[in-house]
Amino acid sequence: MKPDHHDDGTVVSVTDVTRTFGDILALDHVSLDVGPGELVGLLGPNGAGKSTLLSLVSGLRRPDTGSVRLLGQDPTQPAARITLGMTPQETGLPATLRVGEVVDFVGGHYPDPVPTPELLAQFGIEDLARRQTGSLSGGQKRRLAVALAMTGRPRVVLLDEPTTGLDVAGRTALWDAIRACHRSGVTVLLTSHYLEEIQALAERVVVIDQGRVLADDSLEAILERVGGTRVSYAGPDGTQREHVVADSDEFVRDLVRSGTEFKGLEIRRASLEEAFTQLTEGTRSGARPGATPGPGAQTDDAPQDGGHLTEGANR
Ligand SMILES: Nc1ncnc2c1ncn2[C@@H]1O[C@H](COP(=O)(O)OP(=O)(O)OP(=O)(O)O)[C@@H](O)[C@H]1O
Repeated sequence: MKPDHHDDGTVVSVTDVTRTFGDILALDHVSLDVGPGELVGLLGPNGAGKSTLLSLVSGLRRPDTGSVRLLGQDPTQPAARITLGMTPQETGLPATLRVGEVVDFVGGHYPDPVPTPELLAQFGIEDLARRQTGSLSGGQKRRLAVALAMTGRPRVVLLDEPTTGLDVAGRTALWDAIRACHRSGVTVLLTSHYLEEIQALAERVVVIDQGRVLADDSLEAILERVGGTRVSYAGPDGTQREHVVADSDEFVRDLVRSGTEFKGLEIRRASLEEAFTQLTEGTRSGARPGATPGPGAQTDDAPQDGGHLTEGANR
């Protein structure tokens, strides 16, 4: 499939959009342009405004102020929405219909749907074709829901937390399917609470918090904002030390020259979790961008958990 080329080449265009729900300001002057074939990850804590943004792009809701265009058109219009595939956070599947029947039914709404066996194979659920959707596991339902977004050969796909609830194998399989879709030229906008997912898939990361865009940049640039490389080792007394340094080569040379005993030297760059925490909470002590402490100095340990966003970590 060829990438889309519209008036100005923009596939999704959100300009100065504000959206409220009663007293809640869900989106606060948000602007975001997504070009053809981009894979953009929307990252933000619970209630940040990610789903609201996707609902505006998909034409399910309208902004209070500002404008939203999908391939140059009003997304509330059917002509624009035929180009779109979407997997919302929660999908209701008719429990008594078989998997194959649901795919056939959804495909029936599009002029050139992907043949059902082909689509199911793409998502590794071909064995489930004759199962009633009510009998599927949560992970199987999730895979089917994402597959359904691809039925109509969309040019733009919106995925709201596509792999939540999936086991590792299910998640990896879905990542492969999303990558394949992206390689074929489809523009993908996805939200996730899994930082590793954004880091694995997205080329561009948009960080949203409290309805505002805090950062919008390439994954590399976002990681560079945190700056520095993490060098860790066990010191002479066996305690683990971690340093955030601008130049790890120079740091290691100094460490060797200083005669300090060390074991298990590890060098790694900043993680997206560190970048995210810094963006949403401000610079933490011990994680100063570009800081170059000497080998004797010790900084705070970096977060060690699996990179899953929790509300507590960000608020
Ligand atoms: N239909 C609605 N009625 C009232 N408030 C809403 C509605 N939809 C969203 N909100 C509020 O708008 C804000 C943004 O919600 P949104 O669902 O867009 O966040 P999110 O970033 O997708 O969060 P999560 O990661 O938890 O899915 C929240 O404060 C939410 O409670």
